[in-house]
Amino acid sequence: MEIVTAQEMYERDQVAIQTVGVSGVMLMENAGRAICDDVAKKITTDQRIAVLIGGGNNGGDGFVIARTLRTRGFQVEAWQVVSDEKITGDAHAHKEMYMNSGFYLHHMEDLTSFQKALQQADVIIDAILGIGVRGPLRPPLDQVVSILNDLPAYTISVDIPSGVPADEGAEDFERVQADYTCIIEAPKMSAFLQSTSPYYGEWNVVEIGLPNHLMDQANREVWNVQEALRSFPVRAPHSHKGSHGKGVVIGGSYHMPGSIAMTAKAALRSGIGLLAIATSKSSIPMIAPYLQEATFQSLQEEDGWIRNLKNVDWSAFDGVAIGMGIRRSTSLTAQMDELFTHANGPMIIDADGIYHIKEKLDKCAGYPHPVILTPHPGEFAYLTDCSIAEVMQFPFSMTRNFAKANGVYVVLKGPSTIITTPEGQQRVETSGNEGLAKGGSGDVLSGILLALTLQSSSVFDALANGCLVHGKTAERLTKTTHSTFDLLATDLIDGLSETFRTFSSST
Ligand SMILES: NC(=O)C1=CN([C@@H]2O[C@H](COP(=O)(O)OP(=O)(O)OC[C@H]3O[C@@H](n4cnc5c(N)ncnc54)[C@H](O)[C@@H]3O)[C@@H](O)[C@H]2O)[C@@H](O)CC1
Ligand SMILES: [K+]
Repeated sequence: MEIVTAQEMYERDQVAIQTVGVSGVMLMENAGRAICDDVAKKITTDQRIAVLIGGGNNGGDGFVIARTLRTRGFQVEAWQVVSDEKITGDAHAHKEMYMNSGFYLHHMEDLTSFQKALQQADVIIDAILGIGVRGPLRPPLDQVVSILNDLPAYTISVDIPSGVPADEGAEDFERVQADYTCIIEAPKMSAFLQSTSPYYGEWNVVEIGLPNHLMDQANREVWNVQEALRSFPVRAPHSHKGSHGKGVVIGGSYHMPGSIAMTAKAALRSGIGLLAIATSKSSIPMIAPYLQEATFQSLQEEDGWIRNLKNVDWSAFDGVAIGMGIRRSTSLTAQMDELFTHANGPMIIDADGIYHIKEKLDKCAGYPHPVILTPHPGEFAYLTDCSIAEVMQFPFSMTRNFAKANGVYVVLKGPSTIITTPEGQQRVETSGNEGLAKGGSGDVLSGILLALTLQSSSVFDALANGCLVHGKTAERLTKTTHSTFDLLATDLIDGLSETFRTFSSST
């Protein structure tokens, strides 16, 4: 499922109208009817429904919805919240059809009586503003939205909660808080941004007949279970341990032995053929009892921290994950050259490894295998010399620009994880929950990503699937044996078994 900007959505409308010859009025009819089919699952004929209609094409959808729901036997009041001269074009044509059907149209005259009338509504359908919103809401729509948000009714937004911009970069905005949003054709970027996604409530996408095959792709899509199942690695019956990757995880210290242990265990639970742990000498006795399947490479240390990468036997591995539980010492930054000179396969760089790679970004594009960075927004802000607020505002464009400029894959972690290829293709993976907001979750993810990268023919698929396995495991565990409070990263590793059973039995 593609994710679009407002501009990309308008381009799709224009191809439907100009190339295919579907009229704007017909598209609006399609949109309104598709929304009614979807919304009918949420409403009943004994509920009082109010449709709030604004001045653009979103309001036009509102006229179609009010007419269609009335003809299907629902109790609907239509409220026009802007003056008559604001209803123009296709929206005006649908207003006429509504009126010609003999249905009554309420006009918002004053806010007090409007508010009083809406107190009776069980469901509000918000067709005030769509993707055409520009800047903060102007009066009286700001007051209309404020009244709407205080009403007890269940709120369904058409296409987008009114006032929320479609694109990234939103700062100050007033908006409808929807319980449910019925999105037209393709989710907009704002459905995945931390500052705007909460206003959508639950959401679903309806199709209105746009000719997507005639369009340039946005190269931004939502990743889901069906696509994961289609692209999940298959283990051949006659394969051997070498067929599933020989990985090394580099990190850990006397002070933080657990992080590398969790990465290693997660990689083992995710099907890697052979795994070595290269860590500080003093941490090996602490973690070895938990990892009988792994081998160890002892690294020189300084005060319990890894000092250099000299003892890594690079020739034995075809994939590396580095950075968990190391520290930000300048001597280790210099050691990153070892990695680029000797490693023989994909490298995943996480945690403090991201600090070290900042000085070495110029080496990434020339490295003959994929380089994968897995920052959270704070680490990405550090990499790009921006603020975390900027990263949260522009995550799609910032990660795309960075990945293309440096020839790397970026996995920007968050409630909506954005995975970007060096060519700028993007996938968004939204599984998981607040139970993952704990130390150790990222270490587990790195292990899963390493294992799947070494078993998959496509790195992009491996990264998207790894994020999905991680998030779906958390979702299942917090619905069954755990809560979002007590879920630990180690529980996640144990829970991988059930997730992999589900995925491998379906492929
Ligand atoms: N052919 C099309 O373009 C289709 C559009 N559709 C619907 O049309 C919507 C987009 O239509 P529009 O481009 O008309 O945009 P909107 O429906 O979002 O309305 C834009 C209008 O709102 C007003 N406005 C903008 N910012 C404002 C602010 N801050 N405060 C107060 N008023 C403000 C402007 O006067 C502008 O005319 C989509 O979200 C979707 O619901 C669907 O009907 C499908 C077909
Ligand atoms: K809306």
